[in-house]
Amino acid sequence: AQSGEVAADPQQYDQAYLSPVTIGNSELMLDFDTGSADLWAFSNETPASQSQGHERYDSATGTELDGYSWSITYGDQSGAGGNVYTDKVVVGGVTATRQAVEAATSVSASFSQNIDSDGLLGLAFSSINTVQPRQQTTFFDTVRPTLAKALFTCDLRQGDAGSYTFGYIDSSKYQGTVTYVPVDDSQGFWQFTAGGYSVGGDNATSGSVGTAIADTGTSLLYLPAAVTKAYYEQAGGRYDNQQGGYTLPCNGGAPDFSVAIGGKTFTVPGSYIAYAPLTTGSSTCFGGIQPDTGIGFSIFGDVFLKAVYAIFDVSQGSPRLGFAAQ
Ligand SMILES: O=C(Cc1ccccc1)Nn1cnc2ccccc21
Repeated sequence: AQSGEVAADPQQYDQAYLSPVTIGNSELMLDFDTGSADLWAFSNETPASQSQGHERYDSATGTELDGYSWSITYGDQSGAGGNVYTDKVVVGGVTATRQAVEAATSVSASFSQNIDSDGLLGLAFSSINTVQPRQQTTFFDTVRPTLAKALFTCDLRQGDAGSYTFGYIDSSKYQGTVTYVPVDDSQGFWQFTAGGYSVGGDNATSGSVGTAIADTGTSLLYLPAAVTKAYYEQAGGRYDNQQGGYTLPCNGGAPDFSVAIGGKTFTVPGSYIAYAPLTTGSSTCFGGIQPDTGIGFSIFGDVFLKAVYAIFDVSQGSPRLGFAAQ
């Protein structure tokens, strides 16, 4: 049985985390994304005008799936599309011999401009893979039958290298016990229900967050508007229309944010929520918590995930998420 571990290296402000992946003879840095289900890369088929500074997948090592294509649009309206090959993909020593690899023939500006990232490796459910005419499986679904345990884990860290593991849980990476919650995969996401929350450690948990997804491909923590408002009232933040989100003082006084999941409380340190200065040297920061208005569910992105050890587990038949304090 296979198992393995790969580093997750943070970009500036932990905007995304990148991991080394070998595809055929190409070594690329990909953004592992539990919020989508396509494995795509800049390639020899991506226009030079769009791929300056990026490592590219050389599809010569692959077997083209004739007449197949893919096209994806993410929640922030970025996107990409192209052709499909099968090729050997290796992640931390775990090998998929015939993995669908989606070679980009076009990518949107934000992907071209982020030269650290050579593409994405989707880890949501294969039911939302965009390949036509026949949907393809994610890397995890491809290797799942060969894994020691049908699960992967995510240990993201604030401003430091973290890791993903496939096929095993590393109990040295968390403290205390793991709390498991059921996952509703009907929308293709790692979707769960979050409970009451508290701001700044006052134990009075108020309200309830509700339906949420665990999404490593999203940088921030998107919560219901009422929860977000309550947080910034205590944090001394304000909604800045020009910035298109809440901002708050960078000065280190931001309160912690705690949320109950499966009856256990998990805390995001206030320092994670003073996310990044509006511009270099500014004493006003863009908030790491933002309203989930219009999305349809809350998104527990990297700002939350780097405060916990997360286990994405399909070993029990129905999928479940495990969380433990880091
Ligand atoms: O798309 C989203 C979440 C989102 C953000 C803003 C509004 C609505 C939904 N994250 N994401 C997940 N994978 C991604 C890949 C690129 C860009 C964003 C990505």
